[in-house]
Amino acid sequence: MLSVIVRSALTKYRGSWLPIQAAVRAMSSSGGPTPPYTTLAISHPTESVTHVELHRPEKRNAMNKAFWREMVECFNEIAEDPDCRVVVVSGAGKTFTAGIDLMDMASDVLQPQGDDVARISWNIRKTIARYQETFSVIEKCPKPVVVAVHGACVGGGVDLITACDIRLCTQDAWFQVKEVDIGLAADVGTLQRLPKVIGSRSLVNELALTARKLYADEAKSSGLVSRVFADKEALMAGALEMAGEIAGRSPVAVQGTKINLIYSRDHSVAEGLDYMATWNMSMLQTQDVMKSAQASMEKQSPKTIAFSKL
Ligand SMILES: CC/C=C\C=C\CC(=O)SCCNC(=O)CCNC(=O)[C@H](O)C(C)(C)COP(=O)(O)OP(=O)(O)OC[C@H]1O[C@@H](n2cnc3c(N)ncnc32)[C@H](O)[C@@H]1OP(=O)(O)O
Repeated sequence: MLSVIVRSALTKYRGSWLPIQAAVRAMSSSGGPTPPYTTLAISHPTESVTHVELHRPEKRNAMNKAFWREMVECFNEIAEDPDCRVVVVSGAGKTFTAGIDLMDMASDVLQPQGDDVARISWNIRKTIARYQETFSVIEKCPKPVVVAVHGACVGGGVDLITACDIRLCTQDAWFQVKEVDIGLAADVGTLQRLPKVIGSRSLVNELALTARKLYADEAKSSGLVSRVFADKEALMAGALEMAGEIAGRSPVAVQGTKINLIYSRDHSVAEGLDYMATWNMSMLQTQDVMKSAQASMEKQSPKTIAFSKL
């Protein structure tokens, strides 16, 4: 099975395998986190693609307080960056992420400040809302986000990936909605987004209520991920190839597609259609439509078109 996956990845990418390999090497963050970040390494492996790597490998990319803050800063910056059209998120080291940093969460979540129950509760609520924003920024970012998971993706990791637009993983990946095991109901996105990602409500309930591990093959068959790769190198090459496909298309079309897909997920068909009509009454006026249609008539890839920055 593995060799089939590797062969198909190599066959598919044969034309561009060498440049992609070089770009994958460029994605590796041997230099550590990128200042001012202390938990994230940011790179630009190919044109218009931003790579965000969770970078605390010695702690299995456990999400400490700095991480919860830095993701918001990072994605707010990416949202405004006209040179970025698509984002790839991955994890450094042995595994994608071990979820919340259990050593670091105590002060924020378990020892809340406040003079009485009302004030303590008020502060806890604010903290939870702040943590939720760490992954909601991914969804609010108009640039599509491809997440590449290898090894463990635990607790907060599932919250993170369900806010991404495309999920890919390695054959050795596993996913765990771990929160009930540590005595809490997941509160930063999994319970809200996972049911919209996986078709089976029963499977969602099972995973969230039992904290059992979901391995790559079942992640694929259930729809949590759309592709499984043999190993991390093939995964990163696949993620980069996909990011390149997206980045090569009109940013007006791509970002409008992301925003409308998310809007439609959360609204009725009638509301979604209405929003779409309002959206495209201005966006259809872009020069990108004419340029893309012309390239299509000439049997040219949209990747040959120089689109204006957005
Ligand atoms: C408001 C609330 C918001 C969010 C809430 C989110 C909830 C969650 O995320 S629940 C999930 C919590 N996470 C876990 O329970 C996972 C714990 N870790 C593991 O199970 C394993 O580490 C592993 C991920 C399966 C990886 O195993 P392995 O490769 O064997 O590494 P280890 O030797 O276990 O760990 C290496 C190193 O990392 C430290 N570490 C691992 N996980 C965490 C963590 N979650 N928090 C803090 N530190 C972690 C571990 O202690 C080791 O450190 P050393 O200094 O080397 O001892």
